[in-house]
Amino acid sequence: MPSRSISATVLVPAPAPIVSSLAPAAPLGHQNKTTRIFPPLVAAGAGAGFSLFITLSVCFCKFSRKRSSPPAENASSSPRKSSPREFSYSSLRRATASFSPANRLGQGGFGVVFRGTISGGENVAVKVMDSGSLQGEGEFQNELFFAAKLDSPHVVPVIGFSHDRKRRRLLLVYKLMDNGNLQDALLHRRCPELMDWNRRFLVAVNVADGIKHLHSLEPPVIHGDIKPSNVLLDDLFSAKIADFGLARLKPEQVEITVAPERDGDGSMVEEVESVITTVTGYEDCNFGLVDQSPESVAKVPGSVSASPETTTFVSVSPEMGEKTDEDGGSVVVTRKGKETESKDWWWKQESNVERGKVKEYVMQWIGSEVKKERPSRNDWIEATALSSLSSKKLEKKTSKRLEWWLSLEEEDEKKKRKKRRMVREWWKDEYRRELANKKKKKKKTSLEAEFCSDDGSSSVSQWRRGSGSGSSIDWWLDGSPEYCNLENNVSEKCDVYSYGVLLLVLISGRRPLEMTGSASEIQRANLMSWARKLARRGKLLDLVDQKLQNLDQEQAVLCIKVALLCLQRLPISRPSMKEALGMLKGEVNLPELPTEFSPSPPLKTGKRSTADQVNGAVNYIEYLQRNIKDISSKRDDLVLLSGRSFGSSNEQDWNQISNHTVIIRPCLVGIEIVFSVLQTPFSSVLKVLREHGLCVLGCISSSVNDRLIHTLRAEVNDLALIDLADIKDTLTLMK
Ligand SMILES: Nc1ncnc2c1ncn2[C@@H]1O[C@H](COP(=O)(O)OP(=O)(O)OP(=O)(O)O)[C@@H](O)[C@H]1O
Repeated sequence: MPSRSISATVLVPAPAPIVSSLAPAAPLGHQNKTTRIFPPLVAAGAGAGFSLFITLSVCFCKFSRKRSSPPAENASSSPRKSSPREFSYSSLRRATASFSPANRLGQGGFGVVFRGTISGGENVAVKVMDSGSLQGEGEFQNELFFAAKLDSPHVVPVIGFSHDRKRRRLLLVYKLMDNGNLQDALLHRRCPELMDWNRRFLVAVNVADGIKHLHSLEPPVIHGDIKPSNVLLDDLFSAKIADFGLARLKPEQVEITVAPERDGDGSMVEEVESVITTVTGYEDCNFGLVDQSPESVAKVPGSVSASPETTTFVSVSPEMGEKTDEDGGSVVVTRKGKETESKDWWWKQESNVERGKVKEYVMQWIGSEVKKERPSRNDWIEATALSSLSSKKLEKKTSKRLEWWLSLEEEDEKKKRKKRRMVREWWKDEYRRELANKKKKKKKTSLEAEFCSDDGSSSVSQWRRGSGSGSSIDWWLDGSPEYCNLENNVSEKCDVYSYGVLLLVLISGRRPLEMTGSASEIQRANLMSWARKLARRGKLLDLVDQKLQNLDQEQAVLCIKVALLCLQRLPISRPSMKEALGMLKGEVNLPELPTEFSPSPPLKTGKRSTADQVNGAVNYIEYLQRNIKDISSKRDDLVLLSGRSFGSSNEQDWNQISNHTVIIRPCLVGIEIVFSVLQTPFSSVLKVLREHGLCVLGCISSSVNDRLIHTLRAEVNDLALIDLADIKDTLTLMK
């Protein structure tokens, strides 16, 4: 300790003249001496002060010029001025007290992150990847690649990197963000600072600003993993985006057009039809993977660059890889660019022009020696294959530890990739199907579970899986729908969707999936569904964190509306990040919320009393029972009217609906009338129902999609769009 203070005195000497002038008056006995030496001291002091002033002014001018000049808006070519620098491994070990557990800040997919102080006293966060793996290396490269390109006050700066060949460690050095990640600060530590609305709003704006910066680069950068744990807070709680391990440059655009199909009679089937067919099936899980608008042409980014003539067939449905959709309609993707075969997006990224540049920094540590050790991916795979083919030979060559290492790496990578996929591809069909099956099994015992999501995307079992674990799964349960099709369809709009989730989390101060257990809480379990429900009921403020202080209600409602716009299923419907930020700042007018989110008009039941309504319903049910023999309703007091089979994700049901105009049958909660909107105009169904004295309550929103709502709205002006919870309430009332 004493030696430190000594060196501090030596290193930072106080300017003598200034100190002299500020020093207390000398004792009288020394006055003459002091008077004699005073004029030269003053002169020297003035000189030193002046030169210090000049130096500071020059520095300030340079700094402010740098700040005021627009950031380099080119993600692929113009590197940031201060590129990440290389640290020696030992310096980082010293900085983190030998990676002491006491300095551990957190753990991510890439490795453990430690707090440290580098020479010069700067506080840093050091991310350590324990063992070399393809994925880790990919993330490492990515982080460095983007670190050199991104220059925004809302992106966590990467200061440098290091590697330790002996221990096979890759290290990244970031500026330390004193208040850690947003998820932790908001949901676990519940930082008092974040209980102030203004601070939270600022975080929302900071993150939007950061994402906007990424998207405004040329080519745009897609972060791909926006979530609260990837938003870090500095000492002033200003938010910065971190973790560019999954980021990518936006690839060239691909156009999707719907190929005309020949009908049975040889005539051309309308392009629009095949699109609609796909759309109607997406209520369960086939969310808008591409712009499925009837206009039939959607722009979807692809990561390719081949001859413009290259055409590839892909399916619109999430079962990518199939060449046609269910009805045989096919979608032609015209790709402008070279075909890439790899499924891992970051290999694709490497396959474009940037390939060489991505490795720019990594080459520094790879060097010629490491290059020998760590061949390219192809060599790697070949070597691994080789090692398994002639394992005996290789075993003998104990000096060649490389192959052994490589095969280990491959194993390691496979495991890690598998693990990652579980998280990232949660939206994929297989998982959803698995969930649907689980849901079916639980149906009888947990009817309420069906009420927890308006799109069937969530169930209690799903929630349990994600809750409390702090895993990424929570964040992706209602993730951007096009993540189903990560390879071909990723765009800036994925980030916009994720931002929508993050915004809701910020406003509500809760996780996307959370449930206290009581039945009344079930409909709030899924934050996104709940927000949509509240929007329909016109009660958006219910979503706001009760513990917030200094709440600006208008701003809070604005934020929720922006979030809902960002959460639209069709990417094309979501605003750009620039627009979203503009809306938050009040610079861009907020567009009308889509119909699916707008409050339902009050039930229009004419002048009929509740008793009349009940009578009408009972009469109608009696009519049904008289006329339709096979109805053995579980509860006669309940009629559901829906555009498709409620509570059933059964393919057969859907086919049945397509083949029959209307089917009436017992269902989970009573009698269900199912009809195909495409084949039966809703108004005629409504007419029949009304003729039979049924007071039509409305259409169940959990069973309708945007398109259906538009159709219904166009046909029936006074239709009330109600959700399951409302139906439940109404029926309780009717009883
Ligand atoms: N620069 C930093 N300053 C302060 N804390 C940091 C910094 N970087 C990371 N951390 C902490 O370390 C944790 C792990 O970070 P990391 O980026 O490795 O993983 P993650 O983003 O949480 O997870 P994943 O990589 O799986 O998405 C962060 O959540 C954060 O709490």
